[in-house]
Amino acid sequence: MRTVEVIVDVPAHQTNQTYDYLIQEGQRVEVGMRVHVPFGNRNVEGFVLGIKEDAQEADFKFALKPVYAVLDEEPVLTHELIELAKYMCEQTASFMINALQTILPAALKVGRKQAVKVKTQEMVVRVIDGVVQPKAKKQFEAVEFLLGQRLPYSATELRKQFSAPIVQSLLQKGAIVTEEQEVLRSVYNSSVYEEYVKQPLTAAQQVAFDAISAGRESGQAMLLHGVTGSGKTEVYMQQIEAVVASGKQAIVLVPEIALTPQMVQRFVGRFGEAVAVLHSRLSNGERFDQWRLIERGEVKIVVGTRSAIFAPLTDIGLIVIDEEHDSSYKQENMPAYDTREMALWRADFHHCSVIFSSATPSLETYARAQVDRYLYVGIHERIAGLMMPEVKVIDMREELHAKNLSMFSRDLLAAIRDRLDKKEQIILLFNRRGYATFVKCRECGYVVECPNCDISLTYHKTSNKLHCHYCEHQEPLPQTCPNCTSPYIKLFGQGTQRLTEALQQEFPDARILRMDRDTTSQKGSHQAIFDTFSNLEADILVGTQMIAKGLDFPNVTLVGVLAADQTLNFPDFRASERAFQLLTQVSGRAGRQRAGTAIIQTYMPDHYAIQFAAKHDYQGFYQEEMKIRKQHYYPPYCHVSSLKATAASAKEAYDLLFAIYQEFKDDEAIQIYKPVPALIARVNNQYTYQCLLKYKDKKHTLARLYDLQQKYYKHNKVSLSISV
Ligand SMILES: Nc1ncnc2c1ncn2[C@@H]1O[C@H](COP(=O)(O)OP(=O)(O)OP(=O)(O)O)[C@@H](O)[C@H]1O
Ligand SMILES: [Zn+2]
Ligand SMILES: [Zn+2]
Repeated sequence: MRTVEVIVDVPAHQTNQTYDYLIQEGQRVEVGMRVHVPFGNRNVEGFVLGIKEDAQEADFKFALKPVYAVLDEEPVLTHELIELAKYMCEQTASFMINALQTILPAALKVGRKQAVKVKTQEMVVRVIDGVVQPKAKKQFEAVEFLLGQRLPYSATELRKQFSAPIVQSLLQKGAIVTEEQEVLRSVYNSSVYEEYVKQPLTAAQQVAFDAISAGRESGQAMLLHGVTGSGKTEVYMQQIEAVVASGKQAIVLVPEIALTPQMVQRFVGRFGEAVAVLHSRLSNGERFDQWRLIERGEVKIVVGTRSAIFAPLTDIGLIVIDEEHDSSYKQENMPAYDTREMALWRADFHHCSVIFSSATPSLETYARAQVDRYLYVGIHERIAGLMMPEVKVIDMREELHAKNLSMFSRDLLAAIRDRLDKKEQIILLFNRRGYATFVKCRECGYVVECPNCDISLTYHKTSNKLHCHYCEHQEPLPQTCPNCTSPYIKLFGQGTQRLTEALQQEFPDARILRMDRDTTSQKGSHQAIFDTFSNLEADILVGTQMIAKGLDFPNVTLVGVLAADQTLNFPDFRASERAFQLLTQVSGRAGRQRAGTAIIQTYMPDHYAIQFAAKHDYQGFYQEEMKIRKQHYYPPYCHVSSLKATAASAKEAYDLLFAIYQEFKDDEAIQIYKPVPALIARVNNQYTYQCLLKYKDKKHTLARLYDLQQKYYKHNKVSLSISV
């Protein structure tokens, strides 16, 4: 008899154990397909992870139940991706079913009934010559035309060209035959992209290119560390060209949806239709079709954000992770996987290389390159002999002394004016969206907070309302203080929206664009903003960190950072590293084709992260930061994980974590800290406590975390989440 091993999707029964079921007569089942099986007294969905061809009844303790139904005609996951799911479970202390669901694209996950439909289109598949006589002039012309086309030809197109009645006559006479054929929704129109011409490499690029070629021979993982504007993209694009020429495929990951328009332009502009694009803004239908294009082997290169690492390619020759240091590569929720680890695993499976590319590599990656775990490939100069941008650090305390109370320092204003006069472009970074950060009463100090979260509300001018950035809550702006009824209730602090307005007041004729979460909530809005700025239809681009990295606008000669300290003041051991990366990256947007300047406004001008960023000194920063990490025992000197407990009552969340703390505190291999409230202790009326774990022995700790997960996932009041 034939049996299958199934991982069942039962929330209250999360184990990594598979269950055996009997395959019935006539059922076609393969590993990687989904099935319906009986579980308890219910019918549940599950994944087939194994098949036993000639199992014996005696092998099983109980009589096996049958597979009710097979849900897929083809496997939705390859063997490789199933193995990857197992690895993901180990790395994140999570459950197999969650890992499988993470890897499977959302489009395939939706239930049977609303499953994404295959899109079809009426196509002319045959043309029969001689049926139509020349005297039926129009019809004859249509047939002549079709005889000169490659079939199948779109019937809709034909109707547009020759009118619907003509096509109808042709069909009635039997001069043409049409058929409904499947079409794949495309996510870009390759004909609108100009060719992205291959550039002869500069000497420095060539050295890097050759080093990478050698590294690829032995399937090594590499760090491509090149200063901003050094042309890293060209180097790895030419590597990909070689990979594709050898018949293999490549994955290129970008950190932000904001960067996909530029990447798609470059890749489609060079490789045309061989490129698939996967990111979070695709519709289910689009994602479904991209996934199937890849599965059918019609795609050579997949470009996308984080989850594109799970693209079902079968013969990968290279994986590139661009802006390797970006925090978006780490998934926040469980399974809290690290895309870089997933990439290394897949590369290992395919015996190919991963290239981690960045101007500001994460400390972990750089440290690995230092001890030769990754091959180090450096490019230390910009394209075309351009200088790195000059960076000026402005001490905002001095502006205050000089009675300048505006958001802009005098130097920045002068520089903006100068660039506007010269018709050069400007990028301004302000890492906070909205209009005003909070509303406060001048008399009693009351700050308007979200009723559901422990966070102040942000005023948005477009809606003229206060918004919570953590839940959906909105409320009107109060006219008097809700606490003391004083009318002196005022907006304080600033965001991108307020900044844009102040800027417009200073420079009434400037064309200003804003890119942040509020202006990019619609599909295609990134592309629209990107195109407008690229086509020189705007002078100033204002935005949050989403504009800080990777973008390549040749006409930008000035970058301003309005509040450099925001990142630095964040209570996280990576705060300095993040600030250094952000400042280096955003400064790097300036002067990519001609000399440029960056102006950084700060209240902490002497902070080492700011100083090293101003000098473009990665090495210097690395050494300083490593000293501090060593002193305080932080990564890369150890691993850290965090445990979060969330519940409707603060006490319950705390009690659970405290119990765990008690369990762990005697483990000599793990250093655990007492539970503390999360940075924002209450979101949507749910309280979160967290505790930090530090350890060297990853295997041991992961095993213990996995046990924790097994023990507490059924807890009906507190949800526990583990981030490794
Ligand atoms: N060999 C070359 N000759 C001429 N121009 C080049 C060459 N290589 C790259 N460029 C151009 O140089 C510019 C910068 O390249 P690119 O955007 O790849 O930089 P990068 O190293 O990725 O920088 P960042 O880390 O800031 O994103 C681009 O406009 C690119 O087209
Ligand atoms: Zn008040
Ligand atoms: Zn809220």
